Amino acid sequence: MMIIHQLTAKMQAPRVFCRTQRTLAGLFRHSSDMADFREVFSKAKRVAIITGAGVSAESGLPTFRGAGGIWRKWKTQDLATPEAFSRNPSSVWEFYHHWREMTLAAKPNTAHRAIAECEARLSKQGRSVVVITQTIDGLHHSAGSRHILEIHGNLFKTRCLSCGDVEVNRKSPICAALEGKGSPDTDAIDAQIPVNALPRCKEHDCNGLLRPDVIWFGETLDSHVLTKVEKELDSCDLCLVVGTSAVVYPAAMFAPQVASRGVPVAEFNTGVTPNTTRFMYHFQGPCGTTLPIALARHESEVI
Ligand SMILES: NC(=O)c1ccc[n+]([C@@H]2O[C@H](COP(=O)([O-])OP(=O)(O)OC[C@H]3O[C@@H](n4cnc5c(N)ncnc54)[C@H](O)[C@@H]3O)[C@@H](O)[C@H]2O)c1
Ligand SMILES: [Zn+2]
Repeated sequence: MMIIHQLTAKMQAPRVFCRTQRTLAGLFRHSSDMADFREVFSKAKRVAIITGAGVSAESGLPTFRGAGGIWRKWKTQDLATPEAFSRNPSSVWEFYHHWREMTLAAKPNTAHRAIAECEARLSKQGRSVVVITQTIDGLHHSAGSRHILEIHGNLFKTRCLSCGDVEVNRKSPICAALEGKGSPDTDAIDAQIPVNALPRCKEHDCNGLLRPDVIWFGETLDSHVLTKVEKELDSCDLCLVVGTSAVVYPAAMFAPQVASRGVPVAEFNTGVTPNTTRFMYHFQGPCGTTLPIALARHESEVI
């Protein structure tokens, strides 16, 4: 299977998708029958769970397309770019500092926990669960999930622009100059932090400028991670797609590609997405409520 590697956001599904969708919508009605889904789940040996920002919404972290998707006067798509960082590294760091502080205060919710518990239980039965996530908050890890592919990076890793060193960094604040900065309010004043007071590399006196180790719009996803994703998508026999708007590529293609192999895909979302009609199941509502029901121990599970 071929996957495009560059991170892009499309507000509308490409034309060809819309046409396919209309055709399929007539033929293929998705179901919201939880008992039916649970039967399929009880027989699955390799479960792939694709998650987006919506999985962390009930932990208090705003989604990009929700009300919290604007920081000061900018949309996230305008800040999360290499061009924005080279033009104004201070503002981009203020934005990420705000996100890091919010995330450090957040806890995994019942959806993250249901996924982690399911992985632990199924692994004892010789079955597998992989989480392929677009979130950068690390909450799947905090909830206890072990097999995680973070395709968009992690807020708590930094990358040095000079030496390329990648480090885990959970410092709060990440540097003294960002203390108390990063307010998302529209009338907040730009801190205009000089570039040498922004987070700098500690590796062997390198002192290079650090950036968050996340994938920005227009950048290429890590090919090693994508190869692993491809393998999981090609071999899963059940796929769940949770809290993603299906407009950020390449992740938006993952679940439709699994569905095109005839594998059952179940979508968990508070709304509908451009992909909803392509899937076998759609469970509408907050995933903190729907996922614990969907992934609970099935009566046929002996361990
Ligand atoms: N927590 C995070 O790490 C975080 C937060 C915001 C954005 N992002 C990044 O933003 C990009 C946006 O793409 P995306 O598709 O992941 O997010 P998105 O913001 O585009 O879409 C969120 C989706 O989640 C749904 N949703 C909201 N609350 C929900 C809930 N309680 N239960 C179920 N569904 C819910 C919405 O209907 C929407 O379809 C990604 O690249 C991601 O890395 C990450
Ligand atoms: Zn360095």
